[in-house]
Amino acid sequence: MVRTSVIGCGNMGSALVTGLWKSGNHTVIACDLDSEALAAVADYSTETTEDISRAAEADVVFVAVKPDIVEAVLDELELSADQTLVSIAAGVPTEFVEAYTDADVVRIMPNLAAETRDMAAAATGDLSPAIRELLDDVGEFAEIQEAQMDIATAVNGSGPAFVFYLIDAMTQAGVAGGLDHEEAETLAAQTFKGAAETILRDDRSAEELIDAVCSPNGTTIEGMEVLWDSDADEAVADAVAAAERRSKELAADFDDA
Ligand SMILES: NC(=O)C1=CN([C@@H]2O[C@H](COP(=O)(O)OP(=O)(O)OC[C@H]3O[C@@H](n4cnc5c(N)ncnc54)[C@H](OP(=O)(O)O)[C@@H]3O)[C@@H](O)[C@H]2O)C=CC1
Ligand SMILES: O=C(O)[C@@H]1CCC=N1
Repeated sequence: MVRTSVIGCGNMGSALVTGLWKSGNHTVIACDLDSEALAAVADYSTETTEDISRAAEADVVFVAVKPDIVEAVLDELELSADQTLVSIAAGVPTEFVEAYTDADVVRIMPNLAAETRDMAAAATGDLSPAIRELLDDVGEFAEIQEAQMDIATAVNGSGPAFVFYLIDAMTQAGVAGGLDHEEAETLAAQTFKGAAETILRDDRSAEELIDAVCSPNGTTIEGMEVLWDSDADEAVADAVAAAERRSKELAADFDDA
């Protein structure tokens, strides 16, 4: 068992606590100042605490507070060279974190699907075998350069929100066509899940897979022609670019720090 802790058990921290716990390979100390946040993860943690020094006893310590709180947490956190600090905050450079700790520092951009162990994470830094195994325990990860963190933040960190939006758009269209909301949401969400599994496991490109769904003279080609004639791809690209831009703005706050 790897002794892990998560400082900050809000939306992202609680997803990490839950996923790590469900993997069965970790003990998890959940740390937050908010007792309601701790109560919400009590069933998925070995211990809940408001005391950061308890969280500092783990081998792998996640700092999962908002970017503007990271410095205050680092000030309090005392770790040694045989520990690993995993920073998940958007825009916070590895170098900034390293200046505050003796621990090895790994920066990752996780996403909310850690909760179901389907996380897509981008990771940068010197990843030990233990950290690689930990990331595998809660999903898939890609190793990237620190300079690529802003675009990864937009694609896989913010990405679930963009996908929820698209699933909801498909659901609303189904409801408008006469399905009830629950049926439509199940069909839309499972379709995203199945399509995602297919593109991950299949050697064919997105274009080839679209072609596989489009039966000659069938239904799909009619819908695809609407999408190809629309600016839907540009809207997605603009959303990613806006999130990337914000990540760079957050990072700029640490330039002189
Ligand atoms: N949400 C997401 O999908 C993703 C978030 N991230 C990153 O994760 C981090 C957290 O984001 P998110 O989960 O959305 O934010 P939340 O506000 O939901 O969670 C942060 C939690 O940290 C708690 N907290 C604040 N100060 C302390 C402290 N000193 N010690 C312990 N806990 C504290 C907060 O309590 P209180 O509310 O009482 O202040 C809150 O429960 C951010 O840096 C973000 O960039 C990365 C990828 C995805
Ligand atoms: O919106 C945010 O700032 C965080 C980082 C990526 C996802 N959520």
